[in-house]
Amino acid sequence: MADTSKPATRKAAIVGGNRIPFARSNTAYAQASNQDMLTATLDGLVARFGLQGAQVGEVVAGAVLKHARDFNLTRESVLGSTLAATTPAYDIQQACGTGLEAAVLVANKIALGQIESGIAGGVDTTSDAPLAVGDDLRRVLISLNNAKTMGDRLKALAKIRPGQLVPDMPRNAEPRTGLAMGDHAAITAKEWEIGREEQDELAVRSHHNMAAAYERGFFDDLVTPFLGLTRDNNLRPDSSLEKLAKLKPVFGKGEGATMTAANSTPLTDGASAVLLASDEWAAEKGLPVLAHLVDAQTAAVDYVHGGEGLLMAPVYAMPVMLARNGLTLQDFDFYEIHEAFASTVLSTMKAWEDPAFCKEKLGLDAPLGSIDRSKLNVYGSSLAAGHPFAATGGRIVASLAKMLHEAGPGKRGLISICAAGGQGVVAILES
Ligand SMILES: CC(=O)CC(=O)SCCNC(=O)CCNC(=O)[C@H](O)C(C)(C)COP(=O)(O)OP(=O)(O)OC[C@H]1O[C@@H](n2cnc3c(N)ncnc32)[C@H](O)[C@@H]1OP(=O)(O)O
Repeated sequence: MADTSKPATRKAAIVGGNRIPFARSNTAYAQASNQDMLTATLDGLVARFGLQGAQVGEVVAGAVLKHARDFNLTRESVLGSTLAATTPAYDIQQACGTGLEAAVLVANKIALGQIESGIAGGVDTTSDAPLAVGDDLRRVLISLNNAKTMGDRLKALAKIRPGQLVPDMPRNAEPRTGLAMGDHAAITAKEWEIGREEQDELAVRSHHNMAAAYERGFFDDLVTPFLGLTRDNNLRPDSSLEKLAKLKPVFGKGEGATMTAANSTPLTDGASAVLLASDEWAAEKGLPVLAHLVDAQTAAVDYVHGGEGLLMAPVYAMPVMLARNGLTLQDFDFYEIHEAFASTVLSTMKAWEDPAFCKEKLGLDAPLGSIDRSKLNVYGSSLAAGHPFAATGGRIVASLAKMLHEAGPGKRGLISICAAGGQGVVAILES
């Protein structure tokens, strides 16, 4: 039998995190760019840990929606920040998995001894979304730019047709199916018979949990005010089942549609960053170690031909990671399952509980089983905070690391993040 156990390496420490409050699209950050938000977030992190002018091993971050001018958004943000200009930095992109995948990449480099410290992050804006022109107009504009004579320029200009002037707006949809993420999630919700009320309950709990965490000051050293916001402006402490029940479905329309604006994440602007390091580096600098990033796993599903739900890849990643670490799904003190949609969290958990699915699709003799719901998203998640795609992973890693630290040594937390393109990332943190 193949040895699936994990080879021993040092574990990367999570020193702490920072994010700006998240803002619903076209509100507080309507005039801010990805670079503005990521730079401010890095500066907040640098200030929190006294790293002004310092160089960390690497900064790895990304955005799902990016202007062409931001070809290395992370490096530009570092150059605009108070970090040393000699700090290497680069972009990665794995849709909503970006922030967590960036943390895994930095942690792995620390584990291998290639760097001693690093920052992982993510940022996104749908307010300042990159608009593109269509293929025909773009080719005309390129030939116009290359034209050497007035005659060539006029010839190029004559090729422009009024219909070509309509911009290509980025769509929150899968290119291979044309369906919105929400419509994909609605298909999965129907398949797993996820009801409206359980989705609304999960959404209300997310708002209440996050509001309570803000009240007790949990986010005081995780969130830095930005452009007049001190808290995520999607957060509605007054959310109730009665109010949510009144909302009309927005995805998977028609009879039996259950997904609304409240049990789906809103389009959101924001950024997050996490400082990781070797234990030695943290000790040398007198910095805390909140938790360690122990392991992670990425999976992909064939949602195009394979009949699996677009956002179900974490379901597949989980047993691989658990087996490698000799753990069961029940061996955790906290669970952070990204609330892209309430129905996605519920479908994910239902799949892990289902004996037939776990046998046929995951090849397991027994189902992974249930999660203790009182340990799930205990300080709220994306339905309350909002979901600036690439920034969500950093929000979760930093919050979970702090939760584990507060709970004391020897505690374990599990992260599960679904991503567009049929992918998903899961990770284990330990205090
Ligand atoms: C990307 C990846 O890789 C993986 C993933 O994470 S997939 C997830 C990606 N994200 C998405 O797909 C975003 C999906 N969200 C959207 O497209 C839009 O937010 C949406 C279509 C769901 C809603 O858009 P909208 O209609 O403009 O929402 P909005 O106007 O704010 O809200 C509608 C109503 O619900 C109400 N509402 C929302 N939340 C509420 C709450 N908690 N309590 C009470 N009312 C609430 C609003 O007040 C509003 O009421 P009125 O019409 O009376 O003003």
